[in-house]
Amino acid sequence: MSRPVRSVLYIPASKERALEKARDLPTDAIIFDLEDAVSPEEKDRARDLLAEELTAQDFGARLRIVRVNGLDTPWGAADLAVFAGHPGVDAVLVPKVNAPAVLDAVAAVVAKPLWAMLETAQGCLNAAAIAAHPRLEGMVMGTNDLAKELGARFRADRLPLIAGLGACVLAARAAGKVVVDGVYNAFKDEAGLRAECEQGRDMGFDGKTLIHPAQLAIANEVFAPSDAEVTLARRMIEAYRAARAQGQGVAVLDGRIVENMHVANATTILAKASAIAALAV
Ligand SMILES: CC(C)(COP(=O)(O)OP(=O)(O)OC[C@H]1O[C@@H](n2cnc3c(N)ncnc32)[C@H](O)[C@@H]1OP(=O)(O)O)[C@@H](O)C(=O)NCCC(=O)NCCSC(=O)C[C@H](O)C(=O)O
Ligand SMILES: [Mg+2]
Repeated sequence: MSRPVRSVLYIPASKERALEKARDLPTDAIIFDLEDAVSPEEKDRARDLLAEELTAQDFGARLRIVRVNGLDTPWGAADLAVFAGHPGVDAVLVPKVNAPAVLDAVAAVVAKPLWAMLETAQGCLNAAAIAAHPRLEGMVMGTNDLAKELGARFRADRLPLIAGLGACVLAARAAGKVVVDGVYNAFKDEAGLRAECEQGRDMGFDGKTLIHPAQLAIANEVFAPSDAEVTLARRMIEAYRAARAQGQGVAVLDGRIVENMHVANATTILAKASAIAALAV
């Protein structure tokens, strides 16, 4: 199991105070943003500030991802020149990836693992080819840009976005890549955030991107296996073992069948719980 990414916090690279706070926040990963959270006037200063912070600060076990500007913008090439080999960066996140060719262009100058923003109609339609890119490790949904491009309305059930979200989860799973859900904009609305995290978790996402520290606790809780799920996973594995010892291929637990794929799922749940517990030590 790859490292947990229950919570993935965006931090605008132009905000000193937010960058400073990040070292102590309980987030599994950080996206240091040079793209949409930074105004054109601030782009150059933000790039320099981030390069310094990533050199000077220790972000502990948190995965350090830098979201660069696209290569089709005035800032993309300079961003890549600074962060392509920066020792404080674990991965480079490429915005608005429409096709694998966008990743090819970045891969030509960056030796680090790549992540891709899926946030256009074309990107969602090409999700399988993008997910299969050999240098790609993770995918991030950009639900604000996607809604804008679709002309879709924001709804609590996200019905207009479900086709795109589902296509990207399918693509990520088919290619064995990490996939993280989009942000919830109303950062003071805890009930709304929880509902959207639960929906994303139930669809198969590994975690949620966040915009404010107040959103961390809910994402960390929702995307972690609950105590009840861990207990059930152990019991399923045990029941299946006992059935197999008696020559049976199927166990019955609490009135439900347990077969080999349920055991594989239970094993994944236990591995995820262990990986999360290891972060806490
Ligand atoms: C949304 C915000 C502008 C709110 O900022 P602010 O008014 O400063 O909030 P608070 O006063 O409540 O902040 C309290 C303290 O927390 C720190 N803080 C705030 N946000 C962050 C953060 N993201 N990371 C770390 N620390 C943060 C403040 O500095 C305060 O600290 P203290 O002084 O000690 O009290 C702001 O939260 C913000 O800018 N959020 C990030 C916005 C962003 O990154 N947007 C771009 C990504 S979303 C996107 O583009 C997704 C995708 O591409 C798509 O298309 O959907
Ligand atoms: Mg976007």
